[in-house]
Amino acid sequence: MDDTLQARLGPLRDRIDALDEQILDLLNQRANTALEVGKVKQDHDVDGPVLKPEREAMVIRRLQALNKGPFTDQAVDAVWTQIISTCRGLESALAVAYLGPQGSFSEQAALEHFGHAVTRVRCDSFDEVFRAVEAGQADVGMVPVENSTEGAVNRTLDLLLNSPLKVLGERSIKIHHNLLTQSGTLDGVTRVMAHPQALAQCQAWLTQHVPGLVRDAAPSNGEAARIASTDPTVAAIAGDVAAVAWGLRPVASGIQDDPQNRTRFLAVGAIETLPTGKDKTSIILAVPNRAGAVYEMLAPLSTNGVSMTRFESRPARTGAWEYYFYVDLLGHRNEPSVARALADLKQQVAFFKVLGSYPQQ
Ligand SMILES: O=C(O)C(=O)C[C@]1(C(=O)O)C=C[C@@H](O)C=C1
Repeated sequence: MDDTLQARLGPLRDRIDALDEQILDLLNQRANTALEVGKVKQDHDVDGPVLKPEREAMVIRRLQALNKGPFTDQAVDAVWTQIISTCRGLESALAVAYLGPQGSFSEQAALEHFGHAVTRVRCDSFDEVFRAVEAGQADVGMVPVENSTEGAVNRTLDLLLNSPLKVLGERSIKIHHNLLTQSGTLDGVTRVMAHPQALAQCQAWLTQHVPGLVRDAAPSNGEAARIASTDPTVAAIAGDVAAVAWGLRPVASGIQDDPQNRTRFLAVGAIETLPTGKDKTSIILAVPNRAGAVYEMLAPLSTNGVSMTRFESRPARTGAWEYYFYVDLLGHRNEPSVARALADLKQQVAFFKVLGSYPQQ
């Protein structure tokens, strides 16, 4: 290295070393304080997991509002999610259930939302995720609920209908799919495997570029990647994390038909989340099958000035063209306007269920 370069870099690196020491000291002070919080909760017999989703969201939003940069707000979210995750983990380990082996998008969503200091409970199906949380084998579950290309994840909607669990958070992540094989080529490959949602999200690309490959459904993309890592006739569609996890090489990257492809995940658990000032409420409704019923059903929302961010229907399986409606509202169920709208809705619908109120991402 040339001398002037060294002369200029040396002091800057010394300053970074000194700042890192201060950050480390502060992080340990924060961790010790979180341990004290844990002790206070224990002394007062506060039951259930340490997780307080509303507090975590407010800690991060407050810092983003204070942030002057150049550290980005996205980086504040990522770094503090990890700091809080570590502090929470010192109080008590949070067990998170999700679909798929190592490297699935559900795992990525779970870790982006709850941080890495969690116990991972890997499940073979969405049903198993709900079962694990309902049975107390996991504190929370992370499940996909909608994709920007393919729409609703129907199995998740059906499970939400019948589960006693509450929605306690949301996380939307970018879904970038790769075509992966052991060799990074298609030599000897006859099949492409992925979760049906991923096959659907890439169908135009597959038809155009690899029409000769048989398309086979796998329980998850992570599982498809695992199979591809042992079977050279199989190509998997999966994300970057799965490629690294299973030692696969890309034949092609970014093969999703929509480059902006995103999936929204919901965190579920047996926890009621308190208001943060910027929340959503998810509900399920059903009305009798008659003209004007859906229109009337939604009237209490506009009357009470409550905005709807999502409206999804799902057949009620009665054979009579009846539907369940999955509606997301802005606001917490404890806020007066939302509480009034929910009370009015409840009066006039045939079925009413609040899935939960939770901090808006
Ligand atoms: O404030 C609390 O209740 C804590 O336990 C501390 C803390 C944090 O590290 O900030 C950790 C876990 C909770 O989910 C919320 C916040």
